Amino acid sequence: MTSTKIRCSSLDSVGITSGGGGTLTEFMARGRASFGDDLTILFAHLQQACKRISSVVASPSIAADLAGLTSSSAAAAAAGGSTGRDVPKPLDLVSNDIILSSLKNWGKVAVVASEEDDAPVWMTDDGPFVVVTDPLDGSRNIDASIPTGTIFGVYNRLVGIDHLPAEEKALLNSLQTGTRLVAAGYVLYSSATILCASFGSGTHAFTLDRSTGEFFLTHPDIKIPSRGQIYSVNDARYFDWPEGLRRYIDTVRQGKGRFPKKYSARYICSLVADFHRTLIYGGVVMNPRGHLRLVYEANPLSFLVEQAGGKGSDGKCRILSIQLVELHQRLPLLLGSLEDMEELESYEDIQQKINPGYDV
Ligand SMILES: O=P(O)(O)OC[C@H]1O[C@](O)(COP(=O)(O)O)[C@@H](O)[C@@H]1O
Repeated sequence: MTSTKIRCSSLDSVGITSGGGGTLTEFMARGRASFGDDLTILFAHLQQACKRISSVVASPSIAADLAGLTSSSAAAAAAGGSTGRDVPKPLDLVSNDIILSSLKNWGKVAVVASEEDDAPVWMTDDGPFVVVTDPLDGSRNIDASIPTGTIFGVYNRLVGIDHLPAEEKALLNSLQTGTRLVAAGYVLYSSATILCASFGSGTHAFTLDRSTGEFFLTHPDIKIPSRGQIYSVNDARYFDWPEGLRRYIDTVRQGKGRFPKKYSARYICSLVADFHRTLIYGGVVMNPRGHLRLVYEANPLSFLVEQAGGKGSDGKCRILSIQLVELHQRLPLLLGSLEDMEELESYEDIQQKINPGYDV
């Protein structure tokens, strides 16, 4: 038996290659009529970029050293006004470069707005797409080998504003409401590397098979359970929470909510990982203070959870309908199972108004 055969049969035994769904590229080729060739190629570039990030986060110190981005980049960021936990980590910058260069080389992305850049980058006049991204979320956990993730959203370039100066049209294109998303996704870098995406009809997850370098469809048409038994929040902030949120958490952890089971807590403090678990097991994941960003995190993840039958809210409104006013706008973010979310929202007073700035 050849080594290839051994590899393939062992992957078959864990169901990665034999599920019948094929690769992400094949999945998109089957839906070509609705996705179009360009979106398929865009996803091929995003896959490539995320596979590189996956290797980088697997050997973080070596990768950062190679890129010459250790203390000097942090110092530069600090000089630019970022302080404390806001200072970008070397791997944030490496991941940002990987995504930007990959999309720039292709030549069909008009604008990229990244959480790591102050302003969106206008790339080309003819590109049909606008990409928004948080290249590496959760990077401050990297020294402890905790999972991280990339989040992205894709919009069509707005027609009718091409005559505006590049800076202005880049900004307007990046400030589109979430309801206009054409596709969104995340890549989780954990024990498995998983790319989860939606093109507006269902949410599907693909697992990276390292022997072939392909993402295989492992979780077709994910349906988030209508109820979970898990809440995910940084509850060291309990005394900064409003009364409604405290009551909700106190109620469900005692098993006194509408679902009469005692809820359990899980909080990795890495948004993609906490979100992925919630999508698979159900429940709620939230950051009730205005910390996470509407463009790069809240909109793409809300698109995915809605496409899986769940809900994304800021505690008062549907995330995808919120009108953007600024690029790096932050807001409370609550995502999860439909019934859990409805119960949580019924407590009304759930947005944390106090945001004193936390050291860790
Ligand atoms: O400190 P908090 O409020 O628990 O926030 C944790 C959240 O912040 C994040 O680390 C993102 O923060 P950054 O955008 O500043 O990197 C998420 O991964 C995580 O869910």
